[in-house]
Amino acid sequence: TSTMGYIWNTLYGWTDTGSGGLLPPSTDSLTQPIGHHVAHPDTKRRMHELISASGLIDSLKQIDAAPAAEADILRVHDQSHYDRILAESALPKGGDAGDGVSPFGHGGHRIAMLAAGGAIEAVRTVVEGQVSNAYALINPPGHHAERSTGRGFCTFNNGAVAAAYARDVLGLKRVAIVDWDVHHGNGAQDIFGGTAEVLNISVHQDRCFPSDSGFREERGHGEGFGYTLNVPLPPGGGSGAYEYAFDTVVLPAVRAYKPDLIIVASGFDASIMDPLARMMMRSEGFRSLVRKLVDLAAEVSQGRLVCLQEGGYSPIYVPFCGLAVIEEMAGVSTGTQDAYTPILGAMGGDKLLEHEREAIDLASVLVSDIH
Ligand SMILES: Cc1nn(C)c(C)c1/N=N/c1ccc(/C=C/C(=O)NO)cc1
Ligand SMILES: [Zn+2]
Repeated sequence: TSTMGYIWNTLYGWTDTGSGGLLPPSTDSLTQPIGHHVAHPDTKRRMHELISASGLIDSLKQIDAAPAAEADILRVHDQSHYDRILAESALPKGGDAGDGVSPFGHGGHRIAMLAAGGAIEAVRTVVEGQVSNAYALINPPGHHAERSTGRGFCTFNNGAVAAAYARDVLGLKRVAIVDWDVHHGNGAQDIFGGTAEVLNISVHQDRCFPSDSGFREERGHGEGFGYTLNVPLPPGGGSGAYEYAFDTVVLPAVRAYKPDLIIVASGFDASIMDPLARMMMRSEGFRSLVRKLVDLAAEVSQGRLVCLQEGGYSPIYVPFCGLAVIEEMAGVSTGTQDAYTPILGAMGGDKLLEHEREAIDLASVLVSDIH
């Protein structure tokens, strides 16, 4: 078995998220400026530092990200979206991804191209067999970015760019996107909703963000009907709910689809310490989810599994969630214990509750339309 690939670039830690906490500073609404925006890059830089300090990085094959080309972006985004990002990136104070609450600084276009390029590199090295699987710790994230606009801190849809590259350049026929970020993967749904060549599965806290999408009834359209699969979960779910959703919906759906590649939109904002959602996952819960996907990839996609970093806003806890996932993918144990487990484990979330089981059982019937 060959080595696992890992992508990080210093510039991923230099994104400029402005001086707001979530909303921009304003003396009208009295939203004070603050040092760290919820999406401040320090959270992901700290994850990289834990991968390094734990020694895990010595077991990984570091892959250099090259910036994506404009053509790579235009496979999934409109020219107008690309051109606007490029133009606003040249402004002294940068611009916004598209929803007015996703600021980026001067030169942000360059980092966003490097994030999309990192996703492409990870997919290319896995498909070419240079590495067994890969984790791309990229930033800014991508899974909320739609064909014609950025959203929710996402500029270009890194996962969609990588899936389209795998299909159009590497010649793969079927790509499955499994989005375990706590927020709805609306971007891939918007971009690939009309095709069966991408199976897009999102497990997320019901109506958290975007608050008006991610419902079970959203199933794709035309040839793509049935190949968008949404599993909204009630707030408060932990490993009990997530593992049941994976065992009874996600894994059967991917098994039925038999993809050539599995791409994971890997956000850690379902964690119990995250400020932007209300789920209760801990690092060992994420470890268990990726274990399931590593085993499933070995069964259906020749082991081809690529995780792309999405959300995750606890600078304290995201590093431990990321370490657990990458250890599990690499098949390496650094012996690093998640020091927060004793404290966080006492707060609950491990047991599947009846209302969670009911919500998930409503989604499992959707698998029958996947062939
Ligand atoms: C809309 C809107 N309107 N306003 C005023 C605000 C401040 C709005 N955005 N809130 C947000 C934006 C992004 C997220 C999560 C992103 C993520 O991690 N995805 O994976 C959550 C809430
Ligand atoms: Zn998220």
